[in-house]
Amino acid sequence: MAKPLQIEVYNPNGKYRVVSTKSMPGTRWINLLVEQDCRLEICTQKKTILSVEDIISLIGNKCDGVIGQLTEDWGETLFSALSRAGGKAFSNMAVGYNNVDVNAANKYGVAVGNTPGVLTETTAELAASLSLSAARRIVEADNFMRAGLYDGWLPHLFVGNLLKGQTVGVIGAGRIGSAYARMMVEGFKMNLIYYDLYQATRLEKFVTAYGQFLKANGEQPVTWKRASSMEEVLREADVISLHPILDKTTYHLINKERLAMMKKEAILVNCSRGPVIHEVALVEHLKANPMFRVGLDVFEDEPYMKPGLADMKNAIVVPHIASASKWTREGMATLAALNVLGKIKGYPVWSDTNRVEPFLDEKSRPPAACPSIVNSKSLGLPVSKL
Ligand SMILES: NC(=O)c1ccc[n+]([C@@H]2O[C@H](COP(=O)([O-])OP(=O)(O)OC[C@H]3O[C@@H](n4cnc5c(N)ncnc54)[C@H](O)[C@@H]3O)[C@@H](O)[C@H]2O)c1
Ligand SMILES: O=C(O)[C@H](O)CO
Repeated sequence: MAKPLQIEVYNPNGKYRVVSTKSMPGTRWINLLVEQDCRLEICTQKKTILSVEDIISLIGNKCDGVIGQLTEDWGETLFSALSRAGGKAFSNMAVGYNNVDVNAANKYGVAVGNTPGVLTETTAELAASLSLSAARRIVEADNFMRAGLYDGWLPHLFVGNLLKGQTVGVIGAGRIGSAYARMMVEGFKMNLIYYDLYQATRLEKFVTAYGQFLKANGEQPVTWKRASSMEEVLREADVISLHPILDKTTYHLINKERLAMMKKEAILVNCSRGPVIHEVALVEHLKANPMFRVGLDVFEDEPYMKPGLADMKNAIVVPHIASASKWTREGMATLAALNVLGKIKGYPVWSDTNRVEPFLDEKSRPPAACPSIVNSKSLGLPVSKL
């Protein structure tokens, strides 16, 4: 028999058994569970990605709910194991839930939570950071300094792109894509072109009003355009940031043909999910177009990169840290714990997943609701009147 995984236990005599497959930042989420009569078991095993077998052993024979991570494969096997253990609640500590088979969860009547909103600005800020770093070649220049190669100012040294007055393209203008667009428009006075299945009305209104403000102050106004196809964005934009969900419609959205449509000196940023880009085609494109630059937070086969990517000077790569600010990660832990707790307690689901602030206010008790359950309609869960 496999050796049991290391765990840390809080409130051993709690009535409900909740498992967290990882230790998460902050203590509020722990306190909220303990105060509500949960025995909390946190897996502390030094193993970054837990296997399905590992998680089955954590679930055991009696488990009311699990807080899991985006690196885990939550499908038929795990939901049936959770259901057998009497559990009806699961939450990803992430807004994206492409690692979860929601149909399998529905089959076993398990609620699936996610953590929207609390990571919107933090993630958009990393996409903006990657855009700037790529435009001004900051990582290349930093490596050059550290290698002792700097021997004086030169007119051609690390010449990059000016963002002001250029066009920023956003594919997937939901919460994060819209926040990123605002940062680039407001911060750098870029014009916006976006593609989404739905109209981003609030974003359009913001850019219109900001353009009017600039005009009234004697400055060049910014503009926006909703593209009728993704290709239009690829052809027109100077900086393109990807923010859709990952599903069948966005898998390899950026492939060889679409890369070829982009400007030779364009910048591509991905803080969504790795498989949105065909990474092998990207490596080839980077080799053939040295002035084309990318900023990547996510990769097709995490934690690995496709061969050749790490050697490309025109690529900036960071390890899936877009939501990694202290406030956000503690908030994600809180929302994930409250999703599980709420379902265990039989609370209704919160009516507006874009408005999760009441759950994050440390000075007051969180509402008696599950902040965000993605399959609430399929399970027929009641909606909170709060
Ligand atoms: N790198 C990170 O650490 C990190 C952090 C947070 C979120 N994410 C990823 O970002 C994604 C977006 O998060 P969000 O909170 O903005 O979600 P959201 O649901 O608010 O936005 C997603 C947008 O994508 C659009 N979309 C869906 N299919 C599309 C398609 N085929 N073409 C164009 N647009 C399409 C949707 O209409 C929606 O507006 C998450 O699902 C997650 O995978 C990554
Ligand atoms: O989907 C998410 O939330 C991210 O990838 C991690 O923050």
